[in-house]
Amino acid sequence: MAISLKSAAGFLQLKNRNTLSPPSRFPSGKAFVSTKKFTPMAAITTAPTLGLSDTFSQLKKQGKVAFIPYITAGDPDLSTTAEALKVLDSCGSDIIELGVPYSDPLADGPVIQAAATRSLAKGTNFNAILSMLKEVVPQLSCPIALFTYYNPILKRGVGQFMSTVKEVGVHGLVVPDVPLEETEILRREALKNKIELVLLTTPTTPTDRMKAIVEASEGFVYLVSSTGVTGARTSVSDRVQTLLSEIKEATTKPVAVGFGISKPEHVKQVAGWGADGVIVGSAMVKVLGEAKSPEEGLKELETFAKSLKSALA
Ligand SMILES: O=P(O)(O)OC[C@@H](O)[C@@H](O)c1c[nH]c2ccccc12
Repeated sequence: MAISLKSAAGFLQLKNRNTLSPPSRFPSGKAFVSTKKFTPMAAITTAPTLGLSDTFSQLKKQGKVAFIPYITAGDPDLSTTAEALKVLDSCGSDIIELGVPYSDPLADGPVIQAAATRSLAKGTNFNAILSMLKEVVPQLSCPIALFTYYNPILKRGVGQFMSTVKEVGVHGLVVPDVPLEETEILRREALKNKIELVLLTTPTTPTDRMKAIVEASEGFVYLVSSTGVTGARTSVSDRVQTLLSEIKEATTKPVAVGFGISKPEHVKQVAGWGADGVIVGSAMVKVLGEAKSPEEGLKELETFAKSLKSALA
């Protein structure tokens, strides 16, 4: 069933819908204390992780492009998500997008929809994700951008949502279905909590609207590479090159490209077109969530992430 979703990005032609399942708990993991340099007199300190825009500024100084994987929290389970975040961090991810599973992921294709369904069926809920992040974020060197649909934010209350995610160390937020006209309250509360709210623009977003989106977007601008829903494509549309230059005429903010990117050659191509970051979701989710076992999935995730990261070397 195709429906069109009016979002900050304009219209995403969307199809398929998914159904709901109930929530549960996350068993707490072991505490973690990171030490920068161990000597009896040295204090135990952890260097603060940079936020999204600072991460891009650092990479720009080094002439590098950000590698940004996306995975769905709780798929195949939250303990594996905790390990996957550490694996992706150790493979050189510059930012990690962590998706909050939702029963109605309108902008997602079958792979991420299935991941959300598996995660929700395992009982993943928002509080369990927060508990996991509280323990794992201090162990990461790259920032987390939480990825959620608008409804879970509204349910919790915008201000409460923002302060809660800030508390566990989340740096950024991506909300694909918030209409530009409704981003004001989100932006205000995000700014108050020093959370960078990333907005999305698409190939069908009118130029004036694109300009308003890039103006309002914090952290980076998310350029959706193609119309439709998320999902690995055999190739990335070369329209992305034109879209990138149009956006870069309108802003000096970093632009990361997502949708369909699933191979090292795609990563290289999009980086070559001038993207400041490359986002890979469905292909990551498939490797992790559809493996024979969580251990197998983590091993394959590491191999896959390294192959994509090396395309940016
Ligand atoms: O899955 P892909 O085609 O690699 O695209 C990235 C995407 O998964 C991630 O950024 C994302 C997950 N769900 C979304 C919904 C809308 C926009 C973007 C997303």
